Amino acid sequence: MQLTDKELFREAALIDGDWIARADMDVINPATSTVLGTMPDCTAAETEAAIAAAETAMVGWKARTHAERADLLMAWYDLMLEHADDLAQILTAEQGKPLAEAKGEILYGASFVRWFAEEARRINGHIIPSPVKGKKIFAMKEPVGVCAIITPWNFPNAMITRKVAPGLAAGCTMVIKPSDFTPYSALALGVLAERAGIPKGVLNILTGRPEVIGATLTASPTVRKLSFTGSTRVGALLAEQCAPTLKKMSLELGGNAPFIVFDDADLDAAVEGAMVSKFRNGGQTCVCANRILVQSGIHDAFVAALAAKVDALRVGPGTEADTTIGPMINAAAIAKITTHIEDALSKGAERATVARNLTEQYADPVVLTGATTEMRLASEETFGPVAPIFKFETEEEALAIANGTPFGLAAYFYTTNMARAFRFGEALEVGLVGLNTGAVSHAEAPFGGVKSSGLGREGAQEGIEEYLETKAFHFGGLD
Ligand SMILES: NC(=O)C1=CN([C@@H]2O[C@H](COP(=O)(O)OP(=O)(O)OC[C@H]3O[C@@H](n4cnc5c(N)ncnc54)[C@H](O)[C@@H]3O)[C@@H](O)[C@H]2O)C=CC1
Ligand SMILES: O=C(O)[C@H](O)CS(=O)(=O)O
Repeated sequence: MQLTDKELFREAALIDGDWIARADMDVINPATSTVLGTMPDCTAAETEAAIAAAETAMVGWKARTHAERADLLMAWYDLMLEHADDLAQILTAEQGKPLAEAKGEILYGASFVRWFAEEARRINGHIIPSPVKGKKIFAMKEPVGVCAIITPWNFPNAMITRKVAPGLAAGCTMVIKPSDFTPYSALALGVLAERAGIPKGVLNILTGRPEVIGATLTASPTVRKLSFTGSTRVGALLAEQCAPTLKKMSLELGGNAPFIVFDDADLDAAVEGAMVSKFRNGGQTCVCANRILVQSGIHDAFVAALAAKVDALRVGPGTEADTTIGPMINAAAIAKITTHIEDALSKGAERATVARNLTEQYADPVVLTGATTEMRLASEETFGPVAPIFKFETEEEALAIANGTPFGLAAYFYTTNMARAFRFGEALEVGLVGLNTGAVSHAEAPFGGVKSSGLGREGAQEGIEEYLETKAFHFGGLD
């Protein structure tokens, strides 16, 4: 890394304004499989100290006016933009995505901070007409309290700001646990939060073994809210651990997005949308197209056009300017992707793209034809650059396949038939629908899933409600 501001690369946890540096655990650069840096393995006691710091800081932070919190969030936002290139380098070094994508994530992550700085000033309650004389009733919005934030490795900047920004805007304080694979983006945001003037203890960041930190956060009665993004497996485990203390929860979990192309689709738009939805972050996003369903009339033309685009992808280190597909996060991810491809080929699928000879850190972007619902990649999230094509005949058949999994995060479909657009879009059992677009992620729109893809929404006006409680204040004796 060639950072302009080397202070942004912190190998230390942040507790109550103190940076605690201990080289307990290594962090690996996924492009080289070499050690990028170290981080402390925070203990249960240190987790309790962070919770206590957040509880103490909550008193002053909650007492700030909404306008003061908005101004501090905007100061944080301005620093993110000022240091965007350094933040992008840190992100690519620890997560692997191409620098251009990393820069895009920094701007996407910052957009949540700006959005919720603006929303901070609109956290209004409302006055309710009393049904009885001599009473006034107020519905008041209050911060939920100390929040535990646990985030994944695939968007190590934006998944922090998408949770922390609404929480800070609402007047909450935070204990953040980033993924142990990608701690440095979160820690750099901690440095900038200090510089923005966000008081010590408001935002605490713990690194280390997730089970230890997670168990302490979920068991603590002081922690009133858990916001988690990651796998459905871990999300369900955390929800179980939170049950005894009945925390408010936001869970953004796994997906298995169908991408459906009807005969009447604009072919070029559908191919472009499939490239955006499938290969963003090397296919390592929860809203990536995991299954591509193509109606028989357009199937061959679509496969040929998509295969040509995939063959043109450039696989390599995210630091190289012409790279479009970076390394996968680790060997376990590569193993899962390989298993899915081999399983599909063993059950009749065929490669429509040219196989690349790659080193161990990289997955070969591939288009597979002849995919069926019998294959593992139909029911499991691949989380890699694999585009399986399922051919279908009727709209009813496509809908049954699309809705035929326990997940319900995102779905995409391409048609120029407007009656079908509403009929099919409303029948999809998901939280996010892309009609003639492969992109569904903007701070302005509610993000989240149904069924096993999670609970709650992030971004938009809905996102701040996740960090607020409503108090009904009955003011009597007025007659
Ligand atoms: N719905 C959404 O917005 C997103 C969903 N995901 C899903 O997450 C998976 C990939 O991301 P990963 O980071 O590998 O998921 P993961 O669930 O393994 O890890 C997510 C976070 O949970 C932590 N964690 C793991 N075990 C824990 C435990 N026992 N206690 C406390 N914390 C624990 C990890 O350290 C990390 O910070 C995929 O299934 C993907 O679909 C990922 C990103 C976004
Ligand atoms: O972690 C993810 O996959 C994100 O939620 C996807 S997005 O919001 O960046 O599209």
